Amino acid sequence: MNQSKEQRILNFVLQNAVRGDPHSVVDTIDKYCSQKEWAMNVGDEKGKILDKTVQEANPSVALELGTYCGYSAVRISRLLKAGARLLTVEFNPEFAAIAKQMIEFAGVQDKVKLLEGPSEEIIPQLKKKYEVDTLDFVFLDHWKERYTPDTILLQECNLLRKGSVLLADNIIFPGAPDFVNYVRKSPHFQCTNYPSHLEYMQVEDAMEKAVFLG
Ligand SMILES: Cc1cc(-c2n[nH]c(CCNC(=O)c3cc(-c4ccc(F)cc4)cc(O)c3O)n2)ccn1
Ligand SMILES: [Mg+2]
Repeated sequence: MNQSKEQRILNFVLQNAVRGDPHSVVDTIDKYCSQKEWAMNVGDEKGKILDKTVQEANPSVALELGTYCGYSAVRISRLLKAGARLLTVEFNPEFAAIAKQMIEFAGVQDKVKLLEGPSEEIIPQLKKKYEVDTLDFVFLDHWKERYTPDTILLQECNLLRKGSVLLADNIIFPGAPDFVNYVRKSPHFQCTNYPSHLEYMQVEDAMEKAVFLG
């Protein structure tokens, strides 16, 4: 039965990247997806904004919603200090299986925990089941209509602390207008907009940073 696009991306990495080298895995995925088949990785242009935001936050515990093939999980985890960890949530079992192999090939499996299931089920389990106190950094890159309800759910579950950094992908394309309105109108968030482009395309996109004020 013919391969999925995600399987083709993984195979290209297994054959062309350097095992145990997260930078080469990230660069190889970008090479494939810019030259052969478009895919919804955050990409290198928005990836550089992600890198800077992660470095500024220097998180001990980070959460990613929307793993896909593991591109941003590898990108984030390569920047984490010793002992820090990333929890990443993927809803689609096929994507999760690809991401697991991608994370292991990159050699970051000790920093990354891949959780399978919908964000609204996983978020309420983070404290008790995954021993999270509060989250220092959250990358929202999952279903765009879940950005707002999951931001509210994170607050309801007491998973945010003064200074927790949320970074949201795709707020222009595919778009998350309700999320942008919610965080910009809320007295509990200090927001910054980062104009960019849709991964591997000349279509306008942007990222929004929202720092929780408590
Ligand atoms: C409910 C829940 C959901 C998840 C979950 N896991 N994985 C995802 C993937 C979500 N990502 C996207 O849909 C996405 C789409 C585009 C795009 C698409 C088509 C175009 F034409 C142009 C751009 C571009 C992007 O950058 C994206 O990120 N969600 C995980 C947990 N719980
Ligand atoms: Mg995205």
